[in-house]
Amino acid sequence: MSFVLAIDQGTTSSRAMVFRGDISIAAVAQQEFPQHFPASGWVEHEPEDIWTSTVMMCREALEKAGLKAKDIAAIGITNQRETTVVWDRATGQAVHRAIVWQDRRTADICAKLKADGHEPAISAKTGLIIDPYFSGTKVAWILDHVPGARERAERGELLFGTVDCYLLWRLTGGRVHATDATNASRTLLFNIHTGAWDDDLVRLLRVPRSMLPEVKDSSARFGESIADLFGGPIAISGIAGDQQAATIGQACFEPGMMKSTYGTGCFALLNTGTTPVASKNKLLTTIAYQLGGQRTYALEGSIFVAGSAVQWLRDGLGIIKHAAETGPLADKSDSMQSVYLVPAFVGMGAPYWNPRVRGALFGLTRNTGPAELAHATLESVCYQTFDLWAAMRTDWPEANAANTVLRVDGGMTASDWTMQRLADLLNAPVDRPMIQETTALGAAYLAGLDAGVYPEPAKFADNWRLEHRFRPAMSQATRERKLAGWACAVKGVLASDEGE
Ligand SMILES: Nc1ncnc2c1ncn2[C@@H]1O[C@H](COP(=O)(O)OP(=O)(O)O)[C@@H](O)[C@H]1O
Ligand SMILES: O=P(O)(O)OC[C@H](O)CO
Repeated sequence: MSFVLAIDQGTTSSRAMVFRGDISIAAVAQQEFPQHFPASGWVEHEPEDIWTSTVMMCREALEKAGLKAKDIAAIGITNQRETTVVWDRATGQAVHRAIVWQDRRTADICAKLKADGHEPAISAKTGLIIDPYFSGTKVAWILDHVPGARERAERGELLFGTVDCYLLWRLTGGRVHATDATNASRTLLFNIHTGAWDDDLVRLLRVPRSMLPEVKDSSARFGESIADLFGGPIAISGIAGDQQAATIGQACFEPGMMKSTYGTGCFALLNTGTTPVASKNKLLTTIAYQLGGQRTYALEGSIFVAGSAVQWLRDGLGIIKHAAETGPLADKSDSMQSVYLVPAFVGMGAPYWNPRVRGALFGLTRNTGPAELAHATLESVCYQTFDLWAAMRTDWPEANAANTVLRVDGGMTASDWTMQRLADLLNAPVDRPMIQETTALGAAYLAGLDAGVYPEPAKFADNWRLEHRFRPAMSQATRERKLAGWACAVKGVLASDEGE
């Protein structure tokens, strides 16, 4: 019984991983599922696809590991955050496709809430800004656009959940409607200071209270999977949003510890301890995890384009065939050129939060070619991280004293070139761990902690192993010159919005 099954339900794929008692990996299974783009700026998932791909991957992972349900001590769930599902309590049928975190359809609702002056109060309670990114306005949209949904919700017939909550409902055969504090903290409906749904926000966003799940610790006994799914019941004892799970998997348990995950986008979280820190730089204040009823908070910066800029080089421009070619190509770039890419393909995230601007290249010459573009693309990810890093340091000066090291994970950290440049521009060490599967590991840890397979956080943290430390090696003058060039490029992009 010393195995733990982690479910990592992401934006583009569902994964299941089996971890052993010594946190080594016994099996991995992964399946992509369809994305739906019914209108410009809309992104949807079929809840049934989320469910079936998840269950199939769990079964495949168990089979690959040669294990049965009775061998698994617990299941941990981690998930794409904010994505919103509304379903019928009696039948389990979703009333609409899931509205994905990237979906911008509620921009008008958000603009109205801002114009009516609600942002300061909402931010004070939720730690978030008003943006279509978060779940609250997505729920309201479904209730207002699916015929009869609002009346049914008011009669208590419909339930809301983020993806963890929806999976928990299905795994338990419709017996448990619950989520954890990290997922609740991304809804715009949850008061991160009291740890409860907020009646004023629930009224303001017109979401019936009866739709909302119970909110529990991230490591807790949520329920049991029904026996016929995996050949026997399995306890479900851990839940966290994927970026929070990566923070746990990276063992960032101490205030001042920070992780950054580089996948399609990039999400950086800085542990600020048990007191929430309000940002003056449009970073989010979020719950990093809740253990034993105690909430630990983080400052979060979200960048929408990181690895997807590398995909643009490959699929859009066709100047590389594989992502891994970018580093060697960047190495060959002309050192006399200063080319900047601001990859605002879908607007800019933290700390700018401008959904209207679009990307730009600066500093092109007749000699600019694929090498310079690869260089500028990889560097853009580092500059964007620098902006978050700098914002975090002004929001929470203790971060300076903590001598923060950045722990990194995600597909793009395979690029040594990028990680070295990141260390150079941050002027701080960048640590890449041995276990790159930090998100799934975080979910497994939460479940295994409750089930008694894994030790308390401090002991778990001792198991974190460094694969490589990238040390800053750039001169201060060069760093300052490059950062000033980036600041000008960002200013140019933001000015394009003012000019319209
Ligand atoms: N060696 C590399 N150099 C640069 N980028 C890379 C490299 N390997 C992978 N990537 C980028 O990392 C991203 C994949 O990371 P992953 O963590 O799997 O993302 P996600 O979970 O968001 O799908 C892709 O966008 C890819 O372009
Ligand atoms: O599924 P990912 O890895 O793209 O993560 C999505 C984030 O949780 C969105 O906030």
